Amino acid sequence: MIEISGLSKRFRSRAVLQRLDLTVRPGAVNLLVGANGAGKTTLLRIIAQLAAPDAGTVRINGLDLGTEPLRALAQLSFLPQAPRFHPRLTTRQVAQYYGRLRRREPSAVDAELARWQLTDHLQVMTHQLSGGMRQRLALAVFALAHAPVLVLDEPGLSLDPFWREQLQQFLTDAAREGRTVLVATHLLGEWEGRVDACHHMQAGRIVGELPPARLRAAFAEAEGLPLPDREGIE
Ligand SMILES: Nc1ncnc2c1ncn2[C@@H]1O[C@H](COP(=O)(O)OP(=O)(O)OP(=O)(O)O)[C@@H](O)[C@H]1O
Repeated sequence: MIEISGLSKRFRSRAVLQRLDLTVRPGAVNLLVGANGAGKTTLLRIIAQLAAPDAGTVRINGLDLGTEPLRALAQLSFLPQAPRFHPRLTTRQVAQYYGRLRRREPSAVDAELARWQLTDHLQVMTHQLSGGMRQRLALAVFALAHAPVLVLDEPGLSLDPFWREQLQQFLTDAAREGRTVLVATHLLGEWEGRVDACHHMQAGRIVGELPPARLRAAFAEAEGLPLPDREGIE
């Protein structure tokens, strides 16, 4: 569970988060949606303690990020919008490094690399991987943690349709295991009918939930946009 209360963040004169409240429940796939600049990435970076709030609290599985950061962060795995790895390390070296950091057995690292079909690319340096393969390596590292709380920022953008489907299945399975899953995304079409809750963010606040069965139309209505009228328009 993630419990956020009164979260505020300014960048100079710009109020990016404005006394934001949000509860993300376990056992469910939760989307975080909002227009460009609504503050989604800022919120997720604060949850992962990559940015500090000006006010407010974040609790991860009951642990206050402000007062018990190490214990709170041990509950969390975070996938940033643009994961980066050392360019001259190979796929295997990166995975092994994070495996050791997370105290995982080498066999668990190999299993994760196999799950994301990276076994044929183990000796490839990360700067030579395609964008989608690099994202699959990021997902392998992300999944290695076996964390109870999963937070992902636009995880599907560079993945092809097959891997987007695999990612959805992975996150759905994680939720069914009782984990907490929060995904920021613009890809509303492919999540329609496949999420449990969708939190709508506008100008630094959560303004409501959108009905999972009609995400695109409800988002367009709430944002005052033209209704989507073609298959594939996100
Ligand atoms: N480090 C920073 N310094 C100054 N302003 C920032 C910084 N990071 C974000 N912002 C501003 O905060 C606002 C929210 O940005 P954020 O990236 O959180 O939005 P977002 O909802 O994730 O947008 P997008 O959908 O485009 O990814 C934007 O106006 C952005 O310019």
